[in-house]
Amino acid sequence: MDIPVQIAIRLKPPSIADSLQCIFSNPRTQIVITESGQTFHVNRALPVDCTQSHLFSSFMIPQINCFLDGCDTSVVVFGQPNTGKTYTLFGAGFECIHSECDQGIIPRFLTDIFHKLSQMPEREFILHITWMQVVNNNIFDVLGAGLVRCCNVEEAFQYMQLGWRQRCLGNNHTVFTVSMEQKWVGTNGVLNHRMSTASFCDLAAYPEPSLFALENIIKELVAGNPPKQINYDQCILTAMLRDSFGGRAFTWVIGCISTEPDDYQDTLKILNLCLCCRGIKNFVTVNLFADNNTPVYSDKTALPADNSFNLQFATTQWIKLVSNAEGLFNKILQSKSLSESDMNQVSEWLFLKAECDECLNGDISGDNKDVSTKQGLPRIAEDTEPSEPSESDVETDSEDSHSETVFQDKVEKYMEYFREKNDQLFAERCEEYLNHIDSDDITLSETSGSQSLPIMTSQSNSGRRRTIQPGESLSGAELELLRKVAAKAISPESQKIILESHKKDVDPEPKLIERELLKMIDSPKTAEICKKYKMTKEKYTQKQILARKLSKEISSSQSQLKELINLCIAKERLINDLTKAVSTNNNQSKTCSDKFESRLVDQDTIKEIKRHELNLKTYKKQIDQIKRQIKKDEKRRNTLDIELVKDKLKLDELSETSVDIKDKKSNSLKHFTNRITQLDSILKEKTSDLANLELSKDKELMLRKEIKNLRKTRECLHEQRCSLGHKRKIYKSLSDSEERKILECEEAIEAIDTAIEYKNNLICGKSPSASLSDSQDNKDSQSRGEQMLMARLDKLSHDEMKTLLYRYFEKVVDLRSACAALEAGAAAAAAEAAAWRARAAAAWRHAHKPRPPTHTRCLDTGYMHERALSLGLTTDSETSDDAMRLVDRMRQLARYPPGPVIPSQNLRQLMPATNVPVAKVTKERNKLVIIQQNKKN
Ligand SMILES: Nc1ncnc2c1ncn2[C@@H]1O[C@H](COP(=O)(O)OP(=O)(O)OP(=O)(O)O)[C@@H](O)[C@H]1O
Repeated sequence: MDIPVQIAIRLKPPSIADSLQCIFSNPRTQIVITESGQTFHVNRALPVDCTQSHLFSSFMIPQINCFLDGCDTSVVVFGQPNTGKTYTLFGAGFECIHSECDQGIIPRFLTDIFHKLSQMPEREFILHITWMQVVNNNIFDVLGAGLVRCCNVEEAFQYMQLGWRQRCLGNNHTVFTVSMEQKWVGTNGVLNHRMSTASFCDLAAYPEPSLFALENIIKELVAGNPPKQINYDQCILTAMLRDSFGGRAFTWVIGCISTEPDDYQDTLKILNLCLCCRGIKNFVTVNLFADNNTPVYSDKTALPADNSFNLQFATTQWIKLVSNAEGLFNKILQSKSLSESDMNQVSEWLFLKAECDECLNGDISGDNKDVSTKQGLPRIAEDTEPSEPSESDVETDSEDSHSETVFQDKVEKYMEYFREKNDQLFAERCEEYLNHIDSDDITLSETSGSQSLPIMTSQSNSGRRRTIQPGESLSGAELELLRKVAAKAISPESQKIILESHKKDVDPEPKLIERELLKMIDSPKTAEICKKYKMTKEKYTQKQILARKLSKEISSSQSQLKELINLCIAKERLINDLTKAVSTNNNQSKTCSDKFESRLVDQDTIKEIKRHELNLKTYKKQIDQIKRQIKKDEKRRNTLDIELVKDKLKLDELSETSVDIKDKKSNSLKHFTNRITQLDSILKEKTSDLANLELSKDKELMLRKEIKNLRKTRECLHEQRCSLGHKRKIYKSLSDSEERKILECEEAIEAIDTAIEYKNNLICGKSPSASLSDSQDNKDSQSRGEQMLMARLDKLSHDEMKTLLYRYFEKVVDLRSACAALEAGAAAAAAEAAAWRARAAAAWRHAHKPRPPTHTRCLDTGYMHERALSLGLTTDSETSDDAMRLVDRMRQLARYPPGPVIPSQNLRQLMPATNVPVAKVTKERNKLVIIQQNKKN
């Protein structure tokens, strides 16, 4: 039978708790996941905290059963250094300081084998162990004695302890073998003689030639090269592992891997190598000796005398069961409710049964005759109706009835024993089957379950043993188990999902979850439980009916009994009366005729009495029988009652289990639905976030581009402004249009700065309105008119806004140029005022100079001339026009009497102003604000 090599992955627990892990396992989905999200589907993805006992029970039980059935098994451990390869196979050590919990696969395997063998006393066995190490392609016998025989587990442990001390440490390969020869006679009287080998290999961690050779062989096998064409003899290791890869062993490969991020690359290599092994199929066979299957006893008379009765009885019951099954199978075949393969199997069963019948018919009839003559085995009747005993029965002696009772009791005892055994066996089989479904999640391939396995014989190389395909001498359960293992570990659909997801590089988990859900909904376990429940329920109802029938029968028997007892009492009374009457008659008859008469009467009475006594005896016998029947019925009723209680409990349990499963299913469905909804909402959120992010990124890019453009424009404007400023500096003045251009540039630069600030705020996520006038504070301080204006502006279209802005811009520039002209005018006025103030001061000084006497004042031209000269002197800096105007003015003053004296307050007005008004011109939105700064309060 082709069985693929099975893969288990064990993660070495991180040396520091909670440290980073580069690889994880999911024991539920049997998936190993790397940190990069790569998934590997294996047969057993063991958890990081997997104990030795969990590891053993998770896949070694089928191996042990196979080994006991006579198949070869193998466990090969790959792994990086220090990842627990030796720990997995052997444990922490064999000294007493080491706990039993740490025991590895080999000690556990040996313990289990010896334990199982102790429960099969009919089996004779010889068990040997060997412990070899391959060091640099040289073989080293650790125990130093080749094959070492172990009769019990203690001996085996002593050798293991010895080997543990003597083994070589370092980078080498270790191969530990357990070989066992078994012999036992089956219940069919046929000899079973088998040989099996279990090998356990701890491979070297560091790559070396033997390991490379093994890798190459694995690759060749995976590529489809037949094992016959592969050179296993290239090195000792490959020769030793011939049966493990491409051979006849049922092999498990265990990958011990490190979870440390530093070992990630090595971990991936080991994982890939292990997965590679998954493609190898081994041809697992049962190893039989030549004398296997030979009948040890066939003559039934040769059997011990004590068993003959039991066997006869069991055979009859067995025949009944088989014919019952035959009827059922025929019904099933007619209903066509099974799949084609199952139908074939049923047909095959019926065919084999017919063949058996043909062979047995003659013998059985002969045997039965013999039996009936030799043993006088009575027909086994399950229910005996109480019958009116005939006169002849009454005649039969009481010993007969006694022996009959003893016989019936014996039959009952055997019946009960048989029923118990049968129920027990049935329950065990059911449990075994359910456990298989439960514990072993290996999926059955569609065809494997139904194939009838052909018997194939082949001579092994050594000629020591011949091998046959399992099926000839294996039980149904065993065959089922092997078929399960032979089937692919991953169902084709799962493989497809994983392959597709690998191709697309997507996470297969959602799909797998979906599949798991569907699988869970159609779980065979639930169907099995329902079937079991139905069957038990049917049985329960039948038993209830039977119990009711029995109760009725008991009560009718009891009333019959009462009647009979009454009859007996009446008869006894009658007999007494009659006896009394006879004796009184005898006493009272005195005459001869009286005596004759009374004798005649007596004779009649005595006859009557005898008849009544006979009747009484019959009644008593009947009473006995009825009592027995009642006792029997009561016993049966009690058994039925107990069975009913048991069945009720079973039914409750089953309904609870199904409710449990239903609950679990609905819970997991709920859980999955919630998870899916949650994931969906997260996905939506993420998508919208992403979209927003992309949008905002686009927006940001656009804004940045705009800012860049604005900056460029600003630079141009600035250059223009600078060149015009330069020109003004050189030529002292500019044309009006140039002056206007400067203002335009300045205004545009200012507007651009505001725009840049606005866009920057947008990029930084600040509210751009903060820089705008429509902020809340501004709104509060706005007058109603302004608010109305803003509302109106809000309603403007883009073009209208543009036009408005341009106009505003023009206006601002106009205002600024007007403002500049005003400022220039004001400056000129201020200069003129200063000049006039200086002149006035000079005039005032002159007026306060001491004057000459009055007579000389009138026509003293010399004096006038001198004044004029002095005045003229003071006006050196004046223009000639001004001087002439002043001279004229002096002449007028000299010709006419002196004018009124200028009041000092008026003169003070002419004094230079100490508080010259200083104005500040600012621009506020579309207004020019002129504020006098030194205004008196
Ligand atoms: N799963 C585990 N649980 C507890 N301890 C472990 C586990 N795996 C390994 N160890 C411990 O780690 C140490 C190294 O393990 P072991 O010697 O089995 O590794 P190895 O792979 O065989 O090393 P090498 O490649 O050197 O032969 C041992 O002390 C062992 O007890």
